[in-house]
Order: sequence, then structure tokens, then C-alpha cells
Amino acid sequence: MNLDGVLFFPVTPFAPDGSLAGDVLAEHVARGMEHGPGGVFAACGTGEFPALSEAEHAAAVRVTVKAVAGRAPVFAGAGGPLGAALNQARAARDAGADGLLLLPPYLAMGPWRGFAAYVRAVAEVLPVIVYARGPVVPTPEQAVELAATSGVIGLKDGVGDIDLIRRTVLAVRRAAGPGFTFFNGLPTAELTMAAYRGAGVGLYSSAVFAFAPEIATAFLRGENAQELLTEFYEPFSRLRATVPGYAVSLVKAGVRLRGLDAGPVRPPLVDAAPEHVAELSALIERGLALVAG
Ligand SMILES: O=C([O-])C(=O)C[C@H](O)[C@@H](O)C(=O)[O-]
Repeated sequence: MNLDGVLFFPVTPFAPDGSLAGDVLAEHVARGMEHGPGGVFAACGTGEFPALSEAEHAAAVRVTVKAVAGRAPVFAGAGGPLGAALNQARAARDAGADGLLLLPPYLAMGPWRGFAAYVRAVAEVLPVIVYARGPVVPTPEQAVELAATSGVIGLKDGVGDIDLIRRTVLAVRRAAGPGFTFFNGLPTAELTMAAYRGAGVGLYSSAVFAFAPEIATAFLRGENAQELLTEFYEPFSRLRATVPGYAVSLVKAGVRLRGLDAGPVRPPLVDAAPEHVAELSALIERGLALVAG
């Protein structure tokens, strides 16, 4: 499966009564598709995976697959208890998704061979990209083992240790060739792409794509990239770091600012404060001006 271009992580919109707003999600994904993302990742971190019931997760994936309509590979978030991850995997497969982003398990973390068995079980249902983050930080040897596991097709790096990622890419390429996918999945990945490219990783997820695809795709093309880094991405990254959970809340606020009522975030996240939304609004204006100019 070829992932190429900016990777789009949609938010999951909620209606005023708190239910999942499938029609708004369809519109959100359709708007993103006009800008040609390389892959679409439904109900992942940005899509508030931890706040969705299994039924809502399945509905979000169905809506996304329909809105993408075969124009890009669709991945669904999966994770948590093994039974839940398997149900999410089956629902994603039945919805027509191409693969899964397997989020790290929480609270119960066994030794590596236990995690490897967890990954194997889920990867029997649909191809899996493993999200390296928190308790899951594979060594190069463990990444080679993952790459040799049937159904495991990639690694999303959310750790940011460039020395480790460089050694991991070299080891996996040596053992498994070029087919295994790596991507930079750090928050606001654009900021660190120069380093990742140097480490052999050219693909990245973009939170910004969800609310300002014009900016995200201009950056990918290298247009005004240095100005975008200093005047848009760096201040945006700083704002995202001010309150826990803003990595997601500000993306949803951005979607609302661009005219789509994606509703609030669900607990335990909190919505961005009005002064932070105002800052974001000014940043988006600045970013759009740089792209237009
Ligand atoms: O699971 C998720 O939603 C992500 O980690 C993807 C995001 O786009 C991430 O790259 C970010 O927050 O900037």
C-alpha cells in the first residue's frame, strides 16, 4: 500500500446533543479530499479515539471510507483492551478500511513479546501501522521483528529520537527492504521534517491539514516553507503545548474557525479558551496570507 503526500487525521465532529455528527464528518473529510491527502486516518488521536464507543468508532470509519471513496487509503484507529482492539479492527475491515493505526495499550503493559503478540492478533484482521509512543518505543531490533510480522506494514514515530529513528530505518531497510512504511507522527510534524528527511523518513502526519489544508499542502510543496515554519508552525506548536489536550482541542477549534461546526471536544479534553482560539485565528490568517502571497 503506497502512502504518499500529507497524511490527514480528521477530527470527529459532535452534534449539540453530544452524539457523533456523521454528516459533518462526511463534509470535513470531503473538504480535505479536495487537497489530495496521501492517506486518511479516521478515529485516531485527533479523532478523539479514547472518547468514542465501539459503535461510534465503527460509524466514524464507515462515514470516512464513504467520503474518501477510494481516492486514498483509509486507516482506522484501534487500541486499548485486546478485545476492543479486535472489535474495532473487524468493524474497520467490514467498513472497507485499508488498515489500522494501532495505538499503544495503556495501563497494562507487558514485556516486548506480550506486545508483539498483541500486535500479531490485531494484524491478523487488517494491516497495521504501529504507533510508537508512550510505553511502546521499539528498539531497532524490535522494529525489524515487527517488519517481519505478517500484516504489520509500518511504524508511526511519535517519540522524536532522531538517533533511534535513523538506526531503526537503517536496520529495517537492511532486513526487510524498502516496503515498510515509516512516518513522522510527532505533533506538528512539519517542524521536525528536515531532521526526519535526514534520517530517511519523508512521510508525515499533519494536524494542520485538518483545518488548513492550503497551508499544509503549500508547505509540502516547499512554498514559503521557511516563513511558514517561523510565522505559523512554530507559534502553532507553542500554542498546542500550553494546555494538556490542546493538541486535539485546537485542531477542532481550527475546523470550526474554517466554517465547519465540528462541535466541542469530549472529556477528558477541554475546549480551547476564547483567547487561545483568537490566537489560533490570527495564526491561520497569517498562514493563509503567506500561502496566498
Ligand atoms: O493519532 C493522531 O491523530 C496523530 O497522532 C496525528 C496528528 O496529526 C499528529 O501528527 C499531530 O497531532 O500533529
